[in-house]
Amino acid sequence: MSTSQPPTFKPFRLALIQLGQVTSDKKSNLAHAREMIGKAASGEGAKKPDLIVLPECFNSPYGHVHFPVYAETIGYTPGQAYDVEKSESDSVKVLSEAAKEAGVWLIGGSIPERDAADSHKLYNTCTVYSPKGDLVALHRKVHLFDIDIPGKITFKESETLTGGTTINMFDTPFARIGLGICYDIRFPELAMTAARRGCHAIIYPSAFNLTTGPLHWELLQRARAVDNQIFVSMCSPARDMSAGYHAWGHTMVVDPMATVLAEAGHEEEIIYVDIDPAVFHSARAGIPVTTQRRFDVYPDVSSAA
Ligand SMILES: NC(=O)CCC(=O)C(=O)O
Repeated sequence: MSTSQPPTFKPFRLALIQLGQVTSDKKSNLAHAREMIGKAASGEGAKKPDLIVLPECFNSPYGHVHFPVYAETIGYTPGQAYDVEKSESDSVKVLSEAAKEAGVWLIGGSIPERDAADSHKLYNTCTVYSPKGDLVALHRKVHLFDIDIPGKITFKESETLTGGTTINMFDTPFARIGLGICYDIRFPELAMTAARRGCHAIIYPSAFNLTTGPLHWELLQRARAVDNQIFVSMCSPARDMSAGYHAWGHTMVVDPMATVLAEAGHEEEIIYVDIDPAVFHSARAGIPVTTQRRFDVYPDVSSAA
């Protein structure tokens, strides 16, 4: 499938909110997220960011039993205008207002979503807003987090969630940004396809845990970055040992040479990173794997982007 020409990649400033205080009270989760978006937008005394990111499942506790309780109907159809004021989703309204107030692009983490056409179907969904507050993109987690590591962690999103079926990205005046959610990063095909469709960066609202975080969090981001010669970032919630799920934290940004540009600890924190397109271009010029692929040798992989 071909896509339109991406925008020219220009320098931009990214702010990632490693959000804390995710409680059972959705209203207070939303209020806290909004307050932190305002704080991130101020640049905390430095340059204002262009794009702000929240973590996975920021308006609800993370766990399959919680998804049906917290799910909201969004009713977004790609390519069609969406009237935020008429939205049934409180979270969409709050995120839209926060993006508009702050005058920034906003990747609104993820929330449990109820399908507008089939109320039995729930998704783990990321929404994206322009600085005018328009809802411009939506990604439903494609690969559900179903794992079982005996004695360590068992988690089954598919108990209540359905996987998304599309690869999603959005254009800004400074870059084309691809979207994934957490476990999606384990699937190189999704990142590869997004990169081949012109994404300069892929951003994953995420929530790894204390078992897989130390093993694979950094490795996967560096792998996807170097495979595809793009910027990669995962934004985690802060760790809360009183919650049912213990998030790894360590919100991170990696450049196309697989260099870690920034990493948070595990407390609530905002990290800022200046994204430099020169690194993207020099990685691709110096090690031109993006133009050296041998689709004749691996015909199982389509040569079409
Ligand atoms: N929320 C998630 O998808 C967690 C993914 C995860 O921890 C992993 O190891 O993968």
